[in-house]
Amino acid sequence: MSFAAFFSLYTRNMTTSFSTLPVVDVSPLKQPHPSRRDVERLSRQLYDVFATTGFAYLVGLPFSFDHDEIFDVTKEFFAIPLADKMRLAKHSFKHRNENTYRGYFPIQPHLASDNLKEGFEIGNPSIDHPSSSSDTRNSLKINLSEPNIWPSKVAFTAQARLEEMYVELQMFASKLLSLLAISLGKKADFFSSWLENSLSTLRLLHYPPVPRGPRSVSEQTEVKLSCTPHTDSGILTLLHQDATGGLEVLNASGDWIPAPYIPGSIVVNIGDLMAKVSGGRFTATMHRVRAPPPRPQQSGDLEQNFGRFSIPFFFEPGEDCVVTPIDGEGESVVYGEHVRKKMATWVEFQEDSGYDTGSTEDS
Ligand SMILES: O=C(O)CCC(=O)C(=O)O
Ligand SMILES: [Fe+2]
Repeated sequence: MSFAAFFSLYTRNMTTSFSTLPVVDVSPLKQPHPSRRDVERLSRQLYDVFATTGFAYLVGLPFSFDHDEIFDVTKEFFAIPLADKMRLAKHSFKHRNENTYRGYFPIQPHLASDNLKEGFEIGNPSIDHPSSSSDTRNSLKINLSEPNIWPSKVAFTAQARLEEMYVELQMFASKLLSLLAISLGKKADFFSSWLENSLSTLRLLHYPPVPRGPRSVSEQTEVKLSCTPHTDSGILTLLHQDATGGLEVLNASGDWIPAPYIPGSIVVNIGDLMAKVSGGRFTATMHRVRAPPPRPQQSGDLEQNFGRFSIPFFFEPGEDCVVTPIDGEGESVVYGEHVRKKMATWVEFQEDSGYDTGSTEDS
């Protein structure tokens, strides 16, 4: 399909041509029992942003950790030598490893030069992993409900803290989901059953700087990406990003709107599933990430340029959860099936990536 045809399909449900992303102050959610007035106001505000931009900045966050702490943890992980990170690699990158869904994925320059990123993914640290259905899951190759895999406590000292961050992000996302239920005219707990054995993923991401060689005229105007345009699959995504910049969000006019870091904020966006459940009231907005520039942007900046770090938290239902649009119109989907279909398009889940034969293979 041409980009024009694809774009016209994509924008059909999109209502506005925004030029900046709205900012929503969620500080009332720091209270265990926010006032009714605050709940109503926040649910209206969230409805408005998710029905228009599909993306917003959230400030006034209720977490026990701040921006610096979550990025320190992330940088500690990526500083682990590649050979040790490869011991945590998913099966498709290291065939002798059993983990298929959780763990590390390396940069894959041989697969796609516009998706240059390495990542480490964890799921619910205290999930009750069902062993009875593992046969079925093994036959489907990717085990969505597998346990987490970790570096040694010597190589990575922040496992417990990262697990706490996961739990806090899940709790916060659950509060947002209650507000969305209210905004759709439902009771606050309308979607609660989705969260049984939730597959939510906390993903640490590192995009290295991309070298730009001598460039032809067309290359100078070409946009270099490190994450290709996509929508997220789940309910919603909470994104911590550093100050490198590069995230861009597509508006209804076809313009890519930059979404740089605002101090103290995270970014929230609606995923495919929530857009579908809302009967198209909410929009899952296309986004992409520009490749980090090869040199520090400010002259005289002697700090080493590591590229971009970001930490999306993908808030997702359980694998077996049957999700039905609230209007009763449109088909129900089993979340695990929805995610497996979508996975076929993710570079980090391409089978036989060729990595297992590379020089990074440990012995
Ligand atoms: O790194 C970012 O800012 C965005 C990452 C993203 O969109 C994703 O992993 O789905
Ligand atoms: Fe995304």
